[in-house]
Amino acid sequence: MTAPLEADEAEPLLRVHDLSHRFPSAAEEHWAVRGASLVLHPGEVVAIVGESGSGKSTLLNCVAGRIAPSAGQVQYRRADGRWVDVHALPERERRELSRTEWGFVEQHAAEGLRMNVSAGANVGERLMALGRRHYGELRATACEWMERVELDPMRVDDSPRAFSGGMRQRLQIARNLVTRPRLVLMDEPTTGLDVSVQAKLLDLIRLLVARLHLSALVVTHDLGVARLLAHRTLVMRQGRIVEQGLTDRVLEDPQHPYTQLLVSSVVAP
Ligand SMILES: Nc1ncnc2c1ncn2[C@@H]1O[C@H](COP(=O)(O)OP(=O)(O)OP(=O)(O)O)[C@@H](O)[C@H]1O
Repeated sequence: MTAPLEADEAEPLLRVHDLSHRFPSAAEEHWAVRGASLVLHPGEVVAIVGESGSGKSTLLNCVAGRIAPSAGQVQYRRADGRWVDVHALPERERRELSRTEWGFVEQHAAEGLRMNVSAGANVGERLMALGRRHYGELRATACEWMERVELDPMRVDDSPRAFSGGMRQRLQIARNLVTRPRLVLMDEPTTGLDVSVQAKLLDLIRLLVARLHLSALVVTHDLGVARLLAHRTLVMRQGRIVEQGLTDRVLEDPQHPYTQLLVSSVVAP
């Protein structure tokens, strides 16, 4: 029997309600996201899967407050327990949330890092935004986080330009997690890396997410990533969520014909 949930665990951290988005340049009938609803609980990892163009990144960017949806709501429960409507927040407050309680891991690490400052400064910067000023402490924390993501802390003064793709992604993860966010949004965090680098990075993400009890939404076109990281999986097709459930159930016993096709195209010889 599973232990009863604490009150805080039972209440979701994030609620997306009937969200739709059509880009202004798109044809009238072309919705990037249509009627998407989801909830995310504390400590839960949810994958959003689907083929290219199915609306995964648009949905994630709407959740992150980066794209104002054409319709629908994104509600987030702040650390102080207050529910906020992400798109009704003043820009300043939304930016503060994304620097403190949220993290966003970009597919291309160069977009999530500052490439012209050192690795250590990339990690320390988010702490400075929270008011930490002591240089020695910032540097020590940056080194500690580099170690946690299995980067050599001796390279704290190196530019991320001197890092490989996998190392940059680890640094981006350290930069995001150093402020102990409650919610982490990831857009294809391992895509484009060598298979062996991907596998190690996925292990690291899985370990950190569990250890820090993070809630995460992970966009991926790779069902293997969903299988490894996510408790639940949502399947998107042409902007709509066509199926959602526990990851094992969705992948082992897909109900929607599109999910069946996705799963069979992965397992087919
Ligand atoms: N900035 C934009 N302007 C106009 N249309 C866009 C824009 N960004 C995405 N779209 C369109 O919205 C739809 C959903 O795209 P989105 O990038 O969300 O899909 P995705 O599932 O994340 O795909 P991929 O895995 O290729 O990134 C697609 O038809 C895409 O062409």
